[in-house]
Amino acid sequence: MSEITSSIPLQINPDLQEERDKASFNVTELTHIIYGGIEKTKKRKRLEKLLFSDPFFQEYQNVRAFGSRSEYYAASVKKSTKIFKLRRQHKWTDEEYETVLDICHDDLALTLHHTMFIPALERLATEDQKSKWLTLAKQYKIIGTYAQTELGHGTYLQGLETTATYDPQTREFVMNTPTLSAMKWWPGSLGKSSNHALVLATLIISGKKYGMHPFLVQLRSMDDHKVLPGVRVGDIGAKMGGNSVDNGYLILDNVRIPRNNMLMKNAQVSPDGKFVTRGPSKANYATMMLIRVQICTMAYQVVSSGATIGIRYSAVRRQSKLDPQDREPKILEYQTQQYKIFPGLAMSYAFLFASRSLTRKYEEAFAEIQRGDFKSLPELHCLSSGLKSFCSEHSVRQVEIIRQSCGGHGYLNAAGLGMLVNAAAPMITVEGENTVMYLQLARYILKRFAGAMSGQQLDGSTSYLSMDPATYVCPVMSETDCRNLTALCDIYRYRSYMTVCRVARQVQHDMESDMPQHVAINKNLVDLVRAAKAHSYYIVVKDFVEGVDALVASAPVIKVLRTLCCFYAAHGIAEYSGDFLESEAVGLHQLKWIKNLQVSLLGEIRPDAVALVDAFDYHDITLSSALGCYDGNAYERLFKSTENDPMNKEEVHPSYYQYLKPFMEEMNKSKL
Ligand SMILES: CCCCCCCCCCCCCCCCCCCCCC(=O)SCCNC(=O)CCNC(=O)[C@H](O)C(C)(C)COP(=O)(O)OP(=O)(O)OC[C@H]1O[C@@H](n2cnc3c(N)ncnc32)[C@H](O)[C@@H]1OP(=O)(O)O
Ligand SMILES: Cc1cc2nc3c(=O)[nH]c(=O)nc-3n(C[C@H](O)[C@H](O)[C@H](O)COP(=O)(O)OP(=O)(O)OC[C@H]3O[C@@H](n4cnc5c(N)ncnc54)[C@H](O)[C@@H]3O)c2cc1C
Repeated sequence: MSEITSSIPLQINPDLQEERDKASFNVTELTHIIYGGIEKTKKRKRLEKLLFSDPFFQEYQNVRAFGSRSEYYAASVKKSTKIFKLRRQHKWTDEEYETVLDICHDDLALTLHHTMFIPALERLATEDQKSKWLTLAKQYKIIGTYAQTELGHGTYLQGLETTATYDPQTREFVMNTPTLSAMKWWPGSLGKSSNHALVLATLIISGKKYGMHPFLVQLRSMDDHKVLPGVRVGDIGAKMGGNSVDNGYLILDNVRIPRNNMLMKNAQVSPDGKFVTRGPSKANYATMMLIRVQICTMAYQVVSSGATIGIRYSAVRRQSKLDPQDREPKILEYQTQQYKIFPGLAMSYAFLFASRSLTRKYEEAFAEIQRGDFKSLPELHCLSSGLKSFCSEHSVRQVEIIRQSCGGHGYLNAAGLGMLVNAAAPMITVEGENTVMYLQLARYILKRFAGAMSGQQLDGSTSYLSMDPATYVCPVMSETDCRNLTALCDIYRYRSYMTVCRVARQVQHDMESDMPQHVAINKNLVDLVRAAKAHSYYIVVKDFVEGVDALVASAPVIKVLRTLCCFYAAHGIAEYSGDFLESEAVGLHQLKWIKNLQVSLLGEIRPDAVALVDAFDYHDITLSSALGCYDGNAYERLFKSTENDPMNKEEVHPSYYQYLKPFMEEMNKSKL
C-alpha cells in the first residue's frame, strides 16, 4: 500500500504505446490533413506552447472543476483578458485568434464579444459606423454582446417586443422594454461583463412598425462599469453547463441613443425619419448564419474530443475475461465497446469534412453577398440550418454514449466527458432551436421539390430532387458492393428523395382536401423534420465521400479514411433501417449485408483506433480529462485529481463538528 502515490509516471502506458506501434498509417500526416497543412499544424503548436507555458492555464482547470460559480466566472474573465492581451501583443490574425480559441476549447466569459458582437458589427454596420465602433471593439475599448432573445421569444423573431422608437426632434431612438416578456434574456456576457450591447429591437417611426433592426446601446459606464440610468441588467442564474459565461437579462426604460447607433448597412432611418431598406429582408439575420456554420465545426471538435477520451481510456482499461486462459483484455477488445465508440470516431471525420465543405460554401457566398449579389442566400440559409441541427444533435448524443461507455469513471468530472456533454448541449438550442431550423430546411426542400416537379432544373444541394425515381435500382448487388462509397451515397440520396417526395405529396394532398395551408403543414411537421434530417444525412455522407475522394495523401491514410467513411455510412443505414426499408432505398438482403459489413468494419478499425484519435492532436490541457490523457496513465491522473478537491483539504471536515459528532453522541447516549 505504501507504494501507492499520486505521482504521474514519466513513461507512456505500455497498453497505449502498443496501440501506437501497430498503427497502419502515419499519424502526423493525418494531423496535417486535419489542420490544413504542415504550416498550420506548426503554427497551432507554437500557439499551444505559448499559451500553456503560463501556469494559469493549468490552474484554470482546477477552478473550473472545483471553484464556485463566481470564482469560475472570475477565472474565465481573467482567461479571456489574458488572451485578448496576448492577441494584441503578438498581433495575431483572426485565423490565429480562432486557433487559440479552439485550443482553449472552452466557453469563455467574453467569447461572445469575438464570436458575435464583432461579426455583427462587420455585417450590419455601414463603413462609417465600422470605422468607429468596429475599431473600438477590435481594440477592446468597448466589450459587447448580441442581445436578441427575449424572455417571451427566442425562435420567433417577428414576435420580439423590445422597441426602438425614433424621435425626429432629438434625432434619437428611445429604447424600451414594454413588458416582462420583452426583457432580453439569455445573451452571453450580458449579465456582468459587457459595457455595450447590440440590441435587436422593433423599429417604430411615427407609430408604424418596420421590423427587427440592430441598435448599439451602452449599458455600463466606461469609468467604473456602473449600470447607466434606465438600464437594468444582471445574470440569469446557474445553467447545466457553460457556467463561466454570464448569460444575462436586460431591461431598458426610455434609454435614448443617437440616430447613428442604429446599424444601418441594410436599412436606414434619415434624420427626418424616413425609412429606406437595401437588400433582402433577412439581411439582418446574417450573423446568425455565420454562427450556425461555426456550430458544425464546434460539433466536430466536441465529438472528436469525446472519441479521443473514450478510445484512449478503453485502450488502457482492462476488465473481465474474454479468453479464460489469458489476462483481462482491454475493454476496447469487446465488440460492444467498439460499437459504442467507433460511431463517434467515424462521425468526427464525417463532421470534419462536412463542416469544411460548409465553411467553404459560406465563404464563397459571403464574398458574393459583400458584392451585393444575394442569389446564394436561400441555399446557404437552408444548408446551414440543416447541418447545424444535424451536427449538434448527433455529436451531443454520441458523446453521451461515449461517456456511458467509460463506466463509473465516465461520470466523474475529472473524466471531462460530463462537462463536455453539458457544455455542448446548448448547440442544439442556440442560433435557432434544431426542430425549428430543420423546418426552415424542409420548407426550402418542399419548394425546390415543387420546382423540380414543374420541370425546373435544380442546382446546389437539392439538385438530386430532379431525379427520376423510376430509374433507381439499389446499387448494392452483393456483399462486396457494400464497400462501394458511391453506392452507399446513392442509397442515402434515394432515401432522402423518397422521404421528401412522400411528405410533399401528403402536404399537397391535405391542401387539396381543403385544409388551410398552416393546418396541412402542422399535420405533417414530424415528417417534414424527418425529410430535413434525411437530406442532411445525405449531405454529410456525400461531403465525407467527396472529401476522401479528393484527398491527396498516402495510400494508408486514404485506406483508413475510406474504411471509416464506409463504416459511417453503413452504421447510419443500420441505425435508421426502418426509414431505408420504407423508402425502398435498400431491400432486406442489402440491409443484412450492410449490417454484417458494419460489424466486420469494427474489427478493421480497431487496430488504428488510437492512432485515429491521436491525429486530432489535442493537448492534454485542451482535453482536460484524466481518462483521455496522451500518456494513458488514467488511474494515476484520476488519483492525482483528488489532490485539488477542496473536500480533501482537512482530514476531518467541519461538518463533522457541526452535525455528525453531535448526532453520533446523541445516538450513543440513546437507549432506543
Ligand atoms: C473535455 C473538455 C473539452 C471541452 C470542449 C468544449 C468544446 C466546445 C463546446 C462548445 C459548445 C458551446 C456551445 C455553446 C453556445 C455558444 C454560444 C453561441 C451563442 C448563441 C447566440 C444566440 O443564440 S443568438 C440568437 C439566435 N437566435 C436565433 O437563431 C433565432 C432563430 N430564429 C430565426 O432565425 C427566425 O425566426 C426563423 C426561424 C429563421 C424564421 O424567420 P422569419 O419568421 O423571419 O422568417 P420565415 O420563417 O417566415 O421565412 C421567411 C423567408 O425568410 C427566409 N429566411 C429566414 N431566415 C433567413 C436567413 N437567415 N437568411 C436567409 N433567408 C432566411 C426563409 O427561408 C423564408 O424564405 P421563403 O419565403 O423564400 O420561403
Ligand atoms: C447557452 C445559451 C446561450 C445563448 N446565447 C444567446 C445570445 O448570446 N444572444 C441571444 O440573443 N440569445 C442567446 N440564446 C438564446 C437562444 O438563441 C434561444 O434560446 C434559441 O434561439 C431558442 O429559442 P427559444 O428559447 O425561444 O426556444 P422555443 O422557441 O421556446 O423552443 C421551445 C420548443 O418549442 C418548439 N417550437 C418553437 N417554435 C416552433 C415552430 N415554429 N415550429 C415547431 N416547433 C416550435 C421548439 O422546437 C422547442 O421544442 C442563448 C441560449 C442558450 C441556451
